[in-house]
Amino acid sequence: MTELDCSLYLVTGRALLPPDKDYFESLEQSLQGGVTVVQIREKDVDTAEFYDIALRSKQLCDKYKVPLIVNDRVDIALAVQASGVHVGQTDMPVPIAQIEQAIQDGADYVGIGAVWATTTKNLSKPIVGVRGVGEMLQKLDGTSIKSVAIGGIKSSNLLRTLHGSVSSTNHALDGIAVVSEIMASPHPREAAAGLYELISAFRHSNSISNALSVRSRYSAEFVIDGVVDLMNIVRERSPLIHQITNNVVIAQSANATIALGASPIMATTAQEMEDLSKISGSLLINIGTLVTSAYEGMMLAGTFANAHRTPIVFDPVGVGASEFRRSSVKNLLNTWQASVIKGNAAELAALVGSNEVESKGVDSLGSGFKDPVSFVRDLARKERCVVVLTGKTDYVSDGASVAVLSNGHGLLGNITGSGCMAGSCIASFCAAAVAQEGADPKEPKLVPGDVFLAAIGGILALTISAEMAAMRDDVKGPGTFLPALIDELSLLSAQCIRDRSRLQIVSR
Ligand SMILES: Cc1ncc(COP(=O)(O)OP(=O)(O)O)c(N)n1
Ligand SMILES: Cc1ncsc1CCOP(=O)(O)O
Repeated sequence: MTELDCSLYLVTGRALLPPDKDYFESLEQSLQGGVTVVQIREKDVDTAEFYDIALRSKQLCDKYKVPLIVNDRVDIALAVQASGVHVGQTDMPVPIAQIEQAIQDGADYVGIGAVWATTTKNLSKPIVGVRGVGEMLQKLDGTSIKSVAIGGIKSSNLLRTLHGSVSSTNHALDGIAVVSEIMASPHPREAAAGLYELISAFRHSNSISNALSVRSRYSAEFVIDGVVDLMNIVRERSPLIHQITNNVVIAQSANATIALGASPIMATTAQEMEDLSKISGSLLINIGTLVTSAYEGMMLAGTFANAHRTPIVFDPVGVGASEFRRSSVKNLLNTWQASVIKGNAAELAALVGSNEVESKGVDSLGSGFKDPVSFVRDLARKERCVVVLTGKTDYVSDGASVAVLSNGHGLLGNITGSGCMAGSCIASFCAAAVAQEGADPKEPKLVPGDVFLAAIGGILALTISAEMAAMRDDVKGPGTFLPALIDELSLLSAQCIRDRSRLQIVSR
C-alpha cells in the first residue's frame, strides 16, 4: 500500500446519517472538507449491497485522490481495488488488535481505542483514555507503522486527544479516526474542515515546549515582567475562579483569591458544572477532603473546562494517603487534562508511584527529592502540563525550563492550607494568562496563554506576601499570620515583586 495520510480518517456509519441526508452526498462533502482516508464499515448488509456501496465510494474517493479502505472484507477490497483492508482482533486473517501482533504482521497502521466512550460501537473492552493511547504508541517506537486514535473523538475533545496521546518517548499519533462527528453531521464538509484545521494547527506546534508554554527559553527578567503583567490583569479584570476545594480551607482560599484581585466561586455540585464552565476564567480542583459527590463534580467540571479550553489547576492533596484518593486521582487525570499539577514532594512522589519521599497524611516528611529539578521536568513531560513542586524551595516546570523559587517564610508551614491557597493564586494567574492580550485563542495549545508564567506568578504572589506578613509587628505567630497574609496579598505591588523575587531559571 502507498503511504497513507492518516490525519483525518473517516470510518463510515450510514445508520448515523441525519434524516434525509444521502450517504454519497455526505461522503463527498466530507472529502471536500479534508478527510484523508475513508474506511467503508458495513456490518449489516449482504455482499452485493456492500460491493455496490464500496464501488461508488471508491469512485468518489478517487475523484478526491483519497485512499479507500474496506472494513473486514478482503474480497470486497480486492473487487473494488481498494487501497487496503482494515481487520480487527476477531477478523481473519490478520489480527491487528494487539500492537505487537500488528508489528509482527506488517500492518501499515493501527487504530487505537476506544479512546473515549462512544455509542457508535458496542465496546468489548474498557476505554483506554489518552494515557492508554500514549502507552501503546510507545510500542510503535522504531517502526514505520502509523497510528490513529478512535472512539468518541469530537471537535470538543480533539485537542485534548492529540495533546494527551503522546508516549513518554514523544511518539505522537499520525491522526484520528471518527464516525459520528462527521457522519451524523448535517454539514459534513464543515465538520471535517474544522477537525482538519485543528489537527494541522496542533501538528505545527507539537513540541513539548510549544505545547505547554509560549516560549522555549525564559530569562529571570522576562519571567518577572510577565508575572507583574499577569498580576495587573488579575486586578483589572477580576476573573472568576471556580474552585472545588476541601472544606478545611474554603474560606481562606476564597479570601486569598479576593485579596489578590480575582473573584472566587466555590461550587462542587455536578448539576451546576456546565453553567459555571461557561463563565469561569480557570478551574481549581483540590482533593483535600474528597467525597464521592465532589468527585463527580470534579469529573464533570474538568471535562467542561477542557472543552472550553479553560485552565485546570489540580492539587492532588494527600494522594498517597488512601487507595480511594489514588484511584480517584488516576481516574480524574485519565478523564481530563490538567494545565498545572501542584503538590508537595510526598504528593508528587505518590503520583508517580515513587517511594523516594515519605508522607504523613497530607504532609511531606524528610528532605524531599535528591534531584527536584529533574523530577519536576520529567513529570511535566510525562503529564504534559506545568508541574509545581512546593516546599522550602518551590520548583515550576513546563517540561523544558525549570524555575527555582526561593521566596517564602517558615510560618507558611505552621498554618493549614498554605498549599491550597497557592493553588488559588496559581488559578487566578492562569485565568489572567488566558485573558492576556496576545494569548492567541487560535493557537493549538490546550489553553491559550502562558501557563508556566502563571504558575510562577501564583507561587511568587503567595510566598512574597508571606515574607511581608511575617515582617509585620502585629504578627506574633501562626494565628495572626494568616489574616496578615491575606492583607499582604491585597497590598502586593509590582515593585515588591520586582524587589523581592528570588528566582533562577534552569533550561533543559
Ligand atoms: C481506524 C479504525 N480503528 C479501529 C477500528 C476498529 O476495528 P475493529 O476492532 O476491527 O472493529 P470493527 O470496526 O470491525 O467493529 C476501525 N474500524 N477503524
Ligand atoms: C469503529 C470503532 N472502533 C472503536 S470505537 C469505534 C467507533 C467510533 O465511532 P465514533 O467516532 O462515533 O465514536
